Amino acid sequence: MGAVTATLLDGKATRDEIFEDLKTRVSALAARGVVPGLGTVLVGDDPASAAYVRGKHSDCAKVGITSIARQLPGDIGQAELDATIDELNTNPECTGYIVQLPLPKQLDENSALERIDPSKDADGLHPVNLGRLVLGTPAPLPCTPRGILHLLRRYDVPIAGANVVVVGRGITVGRSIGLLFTRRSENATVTLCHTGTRDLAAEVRRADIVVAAAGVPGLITPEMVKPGAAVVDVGVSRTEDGLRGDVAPGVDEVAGWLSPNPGGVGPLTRAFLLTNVVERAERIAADLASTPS
Ligand SMILES: Nc1nc2c(c(=O)[nH]1)N[C@@H](CN(C=O)c1ccc(C(=O)N[C@@H](CCC(=O)O)C(=O)O)cc1)CN2
Repeated sequence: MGAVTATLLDGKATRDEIFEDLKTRVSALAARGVVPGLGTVLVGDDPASAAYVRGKHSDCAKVGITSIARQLPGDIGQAELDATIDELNTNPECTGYIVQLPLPKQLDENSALERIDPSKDADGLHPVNLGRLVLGTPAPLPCTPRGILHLLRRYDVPIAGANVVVVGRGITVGRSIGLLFTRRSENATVTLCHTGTRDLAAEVRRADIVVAAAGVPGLITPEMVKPGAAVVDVGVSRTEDGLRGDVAPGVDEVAGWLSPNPGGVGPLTRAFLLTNVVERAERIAADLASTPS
């Protein structure tokens, strides 16, 4: 084994910094009579999804956000899911909410995401909000991409002018992160790779920043990484050996920075979910203050 060269990007420490800031902002909101509330819709009993949702509510308790949990059986039809979404759309205690993904196969994920009131879309995955991201107008940003950018900035990874290679075209990361990296404020150049990419190794090798979000254990090997590059491991798979990321062992001996998995981007996904909820509550408080009584 060679020596580790990479600086590890510590997602938990960075999350704790964000939580400290959120606690202060939630207290300031309370003084103005506004209490942020996060809703979650969990369908079925997938243990991983249930654990992620529990984690979101335990984060809420840490920063003073109200939790509104909706749990539905795994065999429901679209109409029952729609009814729960409609209820949260009109629930005044719910400032923002998410539908936990993936949904059971009989349900239409895109239709569920579209039904969410865009102003309550805490995941930033509603088509209106993704469209606003394309237009460059303010919108809640998707949580994992926002977390990745925050983590890279926090550790001074150069982004402007960087060649970024994203591996994976899923809705929560791959498809939206290019929109963030190519904003004028970031100015990176992005290549989005997927299962149809002809020579993945060649694409990854020329990247200054690699975002691995394919959900294929050990996909990114040390030989594929340019020495000194930043590698962000987002994908997660449950294997017989436990949780495995998309990045193979040994990459930390080639990379300049490594966001590990676990302990990298995951905690920030949760932190930016709460940030989106608090930001919505701050907009509500500002609207109340500017409305004549
Ligand atoms: N509606 C959504 N569904 C899903 C999202 C999402 O952002 N919105 N992302 C993932 C799951 N997810 C949040 O929902 C999530 C996954 C992982 C983590 C995390 O903190 N992981 C830890 C490790 C946890 C473990 O040991 O199991 C880490 O990386 O350190 C947070 C959130 C799919 N669905």
